[in-house]
Amino acid sequence: MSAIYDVAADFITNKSLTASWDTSVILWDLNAGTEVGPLTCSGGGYGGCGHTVSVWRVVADFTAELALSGDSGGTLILWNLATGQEVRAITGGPSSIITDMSADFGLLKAFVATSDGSMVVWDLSAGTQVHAMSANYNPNQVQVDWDLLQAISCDNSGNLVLWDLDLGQEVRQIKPNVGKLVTCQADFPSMQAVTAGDDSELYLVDLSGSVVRTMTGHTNGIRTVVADFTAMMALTGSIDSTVILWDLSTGSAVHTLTSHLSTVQAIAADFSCMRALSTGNDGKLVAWDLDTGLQIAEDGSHTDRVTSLVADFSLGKALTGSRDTVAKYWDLGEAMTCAASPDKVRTNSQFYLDQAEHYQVPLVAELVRRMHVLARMPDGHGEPLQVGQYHLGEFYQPHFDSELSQNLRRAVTVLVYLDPPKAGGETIFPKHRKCQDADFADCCNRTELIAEGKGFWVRGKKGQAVVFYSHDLDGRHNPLSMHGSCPVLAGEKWVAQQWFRLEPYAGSPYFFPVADSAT
Ligand SMILES: O=C(O)CCC(=O)C(=O)O
Ligand SMILES: [Fe+2]
Repeated sequence: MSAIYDVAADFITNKSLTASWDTSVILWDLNAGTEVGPLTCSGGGYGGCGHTVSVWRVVADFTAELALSGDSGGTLILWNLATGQEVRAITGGPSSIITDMSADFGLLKAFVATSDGSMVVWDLSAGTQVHAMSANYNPNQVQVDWDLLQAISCDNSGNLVLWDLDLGQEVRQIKPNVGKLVTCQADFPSMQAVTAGDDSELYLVDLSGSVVRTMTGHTNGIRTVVADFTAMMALTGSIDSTVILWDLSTGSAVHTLTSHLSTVQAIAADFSCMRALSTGNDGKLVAWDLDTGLQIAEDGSHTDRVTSLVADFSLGKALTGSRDTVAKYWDLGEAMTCAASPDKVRTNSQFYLDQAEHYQVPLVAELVRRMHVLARMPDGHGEPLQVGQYHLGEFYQPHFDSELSQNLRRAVTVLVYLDPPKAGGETIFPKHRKCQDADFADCCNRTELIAEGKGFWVRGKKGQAVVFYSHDLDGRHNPLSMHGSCPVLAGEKWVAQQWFRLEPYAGSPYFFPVADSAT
């Protein structure tokens, strides 16, 4: 094996992939520490099979057993990890270095940036280009929100670009300074991003088109940024060999971490438990406590630059890949393992009515009929009616009713308040990532936070209904449809809701397939 340029790993299935200078993509069994084998095709070897030049990027879905690798000649290969075989080589795009990419193996789409400035959305099932767009000089990093079908890229011309992957066009460019931008990360629902590069400043950007904050602290170019827009914190790694922890809401440097001897190339962090790993040209992997800014541990056993790092702090595992040709699998130990947080997405209970109840209970039939009229939806699109109950303190965090990555498209939701609570339990449309996870309850107490995200809330009265569309008329998912239910503060809350699918739905109580006359 030769120098490793990229790694992908999954610490539940315990598999990893390494992409290398020597043209190979190798699948590893992390438990055994052994090679499952190089990915190849039935013929074996590289004669028209597999990559023929160095492989720069690899991304994978180890549960779906699919991976995508991209090389320095612009070729992409889709792999079946169950068989270890090539599904297809995707060529015909730009023939320069694939600098970064993102794939969704449910949608079977990829967004790929090449050094010549091409940005291509590929259909991986057909191997065809869905959209070909062009960026500025050398896009270095991309990030995609496959639910919202939006992406960002940051490039050597110093531009942070927002892309609409559905329409296949650039939305806007933001140029914080003249220096090259090397790294960027966005939160699409809240339209925020961070980006940094050669001019050594970290920028907090509003993707609507402005630079919110410039953060000064590094004395040389920044190579990597990792941010958490719920915690409003970021970590940057620099050529100046330091890692800085930033408070994005004030712009201040909270801690400067100084164990590295040269450029920091990669960082992984979990801001919910304030743990991080950093690595880079000195070959060291350093474990940090972000609360204190102190080092927990370090290891210097890589003998050349570490190019890639992935970690799972809830399992306490990490993987590094290095130019020294070695990939190392790390057990991070108890001090670096974050206690698993319980599923906090929703605490209420809900159930669907069955098919018979739609026909036999006149009240249900009438309610559902009116919901169809209100939503202007034909029969055969509605899921069975669902009833939701919230006890004191129960809630439903902001979410979308459509789940695009599962191919679940709900065009419209009709929510009826059967019995509203005495206090709390508002349905909120926050459009603000601050209103998720830890800050969610806070948003329910502070109307200004919801207003800041240009959202609103509904305190439903008995018998009232809320109707909202998750997709525009052209089928596009609308990010403004994000919604949740605030905790019930007094009494109980009962709702009935009807989800209408974008397409006719066989699970609908009113779905009648056209009879097949041949049988
Ligand atoms: O109860 C509410 O107000 C919202 C419920 C909801 O969004 C859901 O169940 O998907
Ligand atoms: Fe919902």
